[in-house]
Amino acid sequence: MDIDNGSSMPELMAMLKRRKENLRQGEANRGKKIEFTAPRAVIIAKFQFQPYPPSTKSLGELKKKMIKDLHMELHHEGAFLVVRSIAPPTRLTSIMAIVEDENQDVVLLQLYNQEKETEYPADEILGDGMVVMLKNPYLKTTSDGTYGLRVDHLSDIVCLARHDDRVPSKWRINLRDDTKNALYWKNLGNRFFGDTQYRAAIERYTEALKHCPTEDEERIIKLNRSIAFLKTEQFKAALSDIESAPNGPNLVEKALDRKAQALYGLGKYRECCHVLEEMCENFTKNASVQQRLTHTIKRIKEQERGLHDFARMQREASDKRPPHLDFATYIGPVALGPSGSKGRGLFTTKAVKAGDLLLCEKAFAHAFVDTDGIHTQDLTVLIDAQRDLITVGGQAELIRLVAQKVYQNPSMAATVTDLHHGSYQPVDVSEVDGIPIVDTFLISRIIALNCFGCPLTTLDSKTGGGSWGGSRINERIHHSVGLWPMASYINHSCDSNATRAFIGDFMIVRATRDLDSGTELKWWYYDPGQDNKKGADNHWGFQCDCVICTDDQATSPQILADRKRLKSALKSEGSAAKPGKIESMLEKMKLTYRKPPSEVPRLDMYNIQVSVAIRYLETNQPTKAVERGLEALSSLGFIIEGATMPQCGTSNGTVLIKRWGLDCDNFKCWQVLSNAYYMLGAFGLASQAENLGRISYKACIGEDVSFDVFR
Ligand SMILES: C[S@@+](CC[C@H](N)C(=O)[O-])C[C@H]1O[C@@H](n2cnc3c(N)ncnc32)[C@H](O)[C@@H]1O
Repeated sequence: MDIDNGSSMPELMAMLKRRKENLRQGEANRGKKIEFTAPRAVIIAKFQFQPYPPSTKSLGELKKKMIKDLHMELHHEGAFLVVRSIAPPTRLTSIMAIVEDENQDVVLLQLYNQEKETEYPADEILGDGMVVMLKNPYLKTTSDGTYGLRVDHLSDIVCLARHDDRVPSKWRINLRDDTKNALYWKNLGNRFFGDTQYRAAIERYTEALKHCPTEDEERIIKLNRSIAFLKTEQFKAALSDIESAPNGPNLVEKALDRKAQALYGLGKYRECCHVLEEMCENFTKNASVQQRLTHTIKRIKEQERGLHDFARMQREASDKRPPHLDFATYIGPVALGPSGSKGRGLFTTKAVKAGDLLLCEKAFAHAFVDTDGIHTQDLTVLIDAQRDLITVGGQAELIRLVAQKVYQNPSMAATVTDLHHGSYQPVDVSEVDGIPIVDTFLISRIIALNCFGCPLTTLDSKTGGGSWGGSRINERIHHSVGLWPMASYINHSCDSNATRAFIGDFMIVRATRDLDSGTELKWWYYDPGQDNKKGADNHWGFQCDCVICTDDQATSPQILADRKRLKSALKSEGSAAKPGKIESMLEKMKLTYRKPPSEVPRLDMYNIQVSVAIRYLETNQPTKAVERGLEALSSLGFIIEGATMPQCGTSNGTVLIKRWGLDCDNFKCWQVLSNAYYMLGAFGLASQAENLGRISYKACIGEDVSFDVFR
């Protein structure tokens, strides 16, 4: 939703075409035996490939193969390879190294979706001399006519310590006697930890635990490993180490401290508070604990009551890069439920008012692309030749982030894998040999169907330049992307009743109408004005059946074409056109609708009517500005009473919204109305219009603390 699909760049469309052709050619190689013509040198390769499932078999069930046994373009299911890296690895979009098997046959190996160099250096994963086992090895033709091994699924590669029994004897090193103890490995782990190589440290601590530590050693190793887990955000693993470490009086405070950190990371703020309180009671010297307690109590208020300090969130999002914020997720009065042919949907669990907060959700993963100062051609392009899809921006990075998070935190896997994945058939095994199975292609499909493009903040994207008129280039297309699992259960309808806004990696969902309990939430996946998205061939494969789309279908193509023609004529008239001319064109456009806007909203008319209202306001014609402003809102389906100006005198009655209409940044229209009423001396109406504008602003921007600044 709201991602850049590259359709405005002809060079990307041409690239998609070329990729599809390459894919077809690659298929022609399927099953061919390879000829060993490749040199023992680094081969930089580009690949085309089809999705394939991860291995779900235990290593014990797999049969060993050698490189020469492999066939091109086949996934050798039920087989494994053991290879050794024979040159320093290189990192581009994948980690690449030249590997050999025991026959000294040599091939390029590419590992995708691995951690970033800063998190886990390529040298620690596939450094010269390191040995790895590849499950279901896959030999792929490359675009330069050579071949290479490719691993997409994190669970299809097993890195072996050099002394591991599974390493072929000719490569295996025997441990020296002085390295066969827990202390040696613990110290090695500490060294890596000191160098901020946390993953490498975790592996050494894990090795230490295999070397029969004493109870004291075990406690220290587990507590050390728990901090490394905290650093790599594996909070569940950290908690498990702390809770399973043998008790020891000297380490109680440290253990409690780490336990509190792990619980905080897991979002278990109440439990975290209890631990911090225990620390306050027993270790009063620790001054920072009281501060942490205050901090955690704020999280509880956010998590349980949605009481976020939005001003602070806005400040932090504008200062922090990436804008990943430390606030709690609030799941408001909503619950998952069945939504007929649409699958599952999200429903209100109590009556809510327009503007009410429904969700304030932190992204499961968020790939931030700082577009300030970069050109579109510098952005990552993800091409899916299988499904004719191009995306520009952070989607490739998001796949890597989600795959890594799920791999390192298996307890979180279901949050992602339960999301809608269309017709993709995932494997039904979640773990083998104690290792979580991570299907990268399932994740990629889930992301394609559920991710959201997002601005740094909606405030910035809609009010960029400091005024409401100053929207950025295209405020619905974004290069940063994220996965917000709860929000992604909301289905599409052009006749929406909820809206999303962003502050950093938080999505804020609010009602845009008064809703009864049990109402299904609906919002826009795409701008209903985009004709190319409306049919069943949109990216999600559904045809919207809302009142607007149903009415369009029942309207003759000739009338729809007239409406479209008038719309583009009005657009090309621009802001300099005389309001009278615009008004008469709008009158003609009205005739293209069969039903009143209260039944079928007229999205195509709204923006033009607002701009006419603005023109009247700017030319000191407030009465006309009120008329056009109210007409604009009525085009969105609003039914409003008490807002029209009487023929003479002023009105200060009560404005009653009998029915809320669609949300289209309506706060701009309410602002025009408020100013116009003010000019007419209808101060009561002016202040009511301003209050209604505040509600609309809150729904649109996510908060109203910034309302007074931009008003
Ligand atoms: C992001 S998911 C929404 C949650 C999904 N309904 C589920 O069951 O998990 C998007 C998918 O929901 C379904 N969907 C959403 N809006 C729809 C609509 N208006 N009509 C039909 N299907 C819809 C489509 O299958 C779409 O690919």
